[in-house]
Amino acid sequence: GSDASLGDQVGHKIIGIDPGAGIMTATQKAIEDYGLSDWNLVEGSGAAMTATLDKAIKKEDPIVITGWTPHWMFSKYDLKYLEDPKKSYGEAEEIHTIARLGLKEDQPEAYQFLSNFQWTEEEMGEVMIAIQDGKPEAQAATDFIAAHPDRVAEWTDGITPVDGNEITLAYVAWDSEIASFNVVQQILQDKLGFKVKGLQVDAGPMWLGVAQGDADASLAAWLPLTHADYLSQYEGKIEDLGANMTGVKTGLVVPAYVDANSIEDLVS
Ligand SMILES: C[SH](C)CC(=O)O
Repeated sequence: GSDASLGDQVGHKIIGIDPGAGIMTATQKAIEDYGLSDWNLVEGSGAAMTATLDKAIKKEDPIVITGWTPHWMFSKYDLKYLEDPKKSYGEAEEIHTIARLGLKEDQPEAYQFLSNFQWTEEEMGEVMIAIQDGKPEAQAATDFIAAHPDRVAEWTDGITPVDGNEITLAYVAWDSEIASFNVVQQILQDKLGFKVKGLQVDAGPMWLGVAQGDADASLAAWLPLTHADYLSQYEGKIEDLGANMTGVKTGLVVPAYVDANSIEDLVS
């Protein structure tokens, strides 16, 4: 590559996503922790970030993005996380399901299923990649359910179906949470008799919606670090039903052809 620093090559820009996402707070902290004062974090969305990434990779241009696992981009492109020796992005993260207070009493069947639901990166990947390859979201979820009857039976074991009870699930338009929302919506509808409404909002309104009861639950709570600020803001106003996925992570990500291996390499 050229002898210009990576910072010069990318205009000292980190391509981020929606401003309310916890990864954006963590990246601001990384900028401080590593003394990247001449770098700027660009706000946008998950979709805009992957479109910018695709353009850069097609031209084999350098680029630095905020990235997370699970995400389909790791199977589509040859990417790597920059090492984070100062742990600005924390250790192993989990995606949790949170519920409004009172859900257990009002909708015990939904509460039980949402407490049971936990799946793997590979399973989520099947749905995410099908959607990325153009399959409609609901169809990708229905196909997943048809392909995994044993898992669906496990998650719904012992739960008596209801007759049209309404449930609202809040989620943020991150590819990972689009997948989990659609699978949970389809199971609640097709197997347990619920009518499920989706509330697609930013991270802040998602937490607020569950805390205020406008939404019954959400599968998009990244903890313990990524959404730590939201959890402390709404402590006692929501119920954490535990992890729906473990072993996830967030960080700075570059194409494998970029000559950097650690966030420390961004200091020009
Ligand atoms: C982008 S990760 C899916 C979650 C978050 O950063 O809030």
